[in-house]
Formats: sequence, structure tokens, C-alpha cells
Amino acid sequence: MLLTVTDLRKTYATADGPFDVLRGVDLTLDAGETLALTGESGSGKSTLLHLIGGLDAPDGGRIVLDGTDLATLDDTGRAAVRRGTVGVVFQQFNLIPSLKIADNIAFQARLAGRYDAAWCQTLADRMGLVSQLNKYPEQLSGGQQQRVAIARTLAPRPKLVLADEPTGNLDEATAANVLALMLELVADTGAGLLMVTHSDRLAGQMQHRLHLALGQIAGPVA
Ligand SMILES: Nc1ncnc2c1ncn2[C@@H]1O[C@H](COP(=O)(O)OP(=O)(O)OP(=O)(O)O)[C@@H](O)[C@H]1O
Repeated sequence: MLLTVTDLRKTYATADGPFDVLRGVDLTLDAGETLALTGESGSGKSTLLHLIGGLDAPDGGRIVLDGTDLATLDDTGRAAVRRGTVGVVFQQFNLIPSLKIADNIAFQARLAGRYDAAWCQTLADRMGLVSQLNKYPEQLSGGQQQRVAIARTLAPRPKLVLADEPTGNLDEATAANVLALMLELVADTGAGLLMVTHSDRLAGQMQHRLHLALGQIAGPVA
């Protein structure tokens, strides 16, 4: 199993006292599987993604990623997971304005020491970005920028792709197109994909679907 989350718990300290945002979340994801995570605003979807991505630490439970219990890692180990095993796509594109598109696509792969020029070229080609490679992010449309962000995430060939509303600020037609491309490329790399979305339509394009409510998985959605 690529990802096993068991009884995951997270509590935030707030002005009104402790707030249990995750109250025992269980999920599994295998390599090559796609899973949509839905839930109302504030239900803890982003928190769950951050914990799985090693960006924050849980208060209880276990996350085993590619055979490694994240709790056994120190900061350096978690940073290595973030660079190598996991790739994250956010709603905000977070491209580097001073770098050309080609270098934005290559950025994380270079950081991870896994730059592969031919694969970056393939990603650019499949994402329809070949004619944009010498431009800067500000010269691209939102849909194009999001395709760059996805290509950048896939460039180091992460085993697990976490996506937090990756098409949330694109119009519906562009969002569907970008998601279809992402699903194709994730399938090609054999990675697992866990994607947060508010859209029933986009969730319907994924193999599995879970709903988060009251800090727990409320079960698969038909
Ligand atoms: N660092 C923090 N400190 C305190 N409370 C937080 C913190 N981060 C998130 N929260 C609270 O935890 C709850 C869950 O937040 P989270 O962002 O995980 O939800 P979400 O399901 O991703 O929401 P949305 O769909 O609106 O993005 C919210 O009530 C939020 O206000």
C-alpha cells in the first residue's frame, strides 16, 4: 500500500480553546489509484493533506507513506519526503516569477536531484506548453500557469501526488481539461493521487471518493 492513514488526529489551539479538526481519520491509497476528498469548508481537508505531505505533524495516529512511518522521521527526513516521494499541487500556482517556464517546470526535479530533461520535455508537450517554455509566468493565462504547476510537481516523478483544489480558480471548462491532463499523466507515472475538490463533477472523474465530516471520514460517496 502506498499510503495508509490510521486514526489520524489533529487539534488546533484557538482563542475558544482546543478545536479537534481531525478525530480519527482512516484511509488508504495504492499506487496508481485516484481518490477525491470532499467535505464542507472547514472540515479539515487541507489539514489532512498537510499532515500527509509532512508539512505539519499530527497529534495522534499514524501516516505510513511508501513503507515509512512519518512519525519516525526528523525534519531532514520529512524534507526529503517532501522533495522526493510526495508532490503537492495547490490552488495557487506558486510559480517563480523570475524563472522562465522551462525552469519553473524543472525546479523541483532539480531540487530533488532527479532532473530528467526528456521527461520535462514530455510533460511540457503533453501539457501543451512547448511554445511557452521561454516565457515568464506573468505572460501565461491562469489555465496555462496551473498546467505549469502540475508539470513542475510531476517532474521529479513523485510516488504520491497531493492536490488541494488544483483547479479551484479556473473556469469550469478549463478546470475539466487541466484535470483530465493531470489524471492522464499521473496514470502514466503510476503515482497515487489524492485530490481535494468541492466539485462533484471533478470528483466523479476519480476512481474513489471519500467525504470528510465532523473530523472523520463519513464514508464513500456513491
Ligand atoms: N493553524 C490553524 N490554527 C487554528 N485553526 C486552524 C488552523 N488551520 C486551520 N484551522 C481551522 O481548522 C478547520 C479546518 O481547516 P482546513 O483548512 O483544514 O479545512 P478545509 O476543509 O480545507 O476548508 P476549505 O474547504 O475552506 O479549504 C477550520 O475551521 C480552520 O479555521
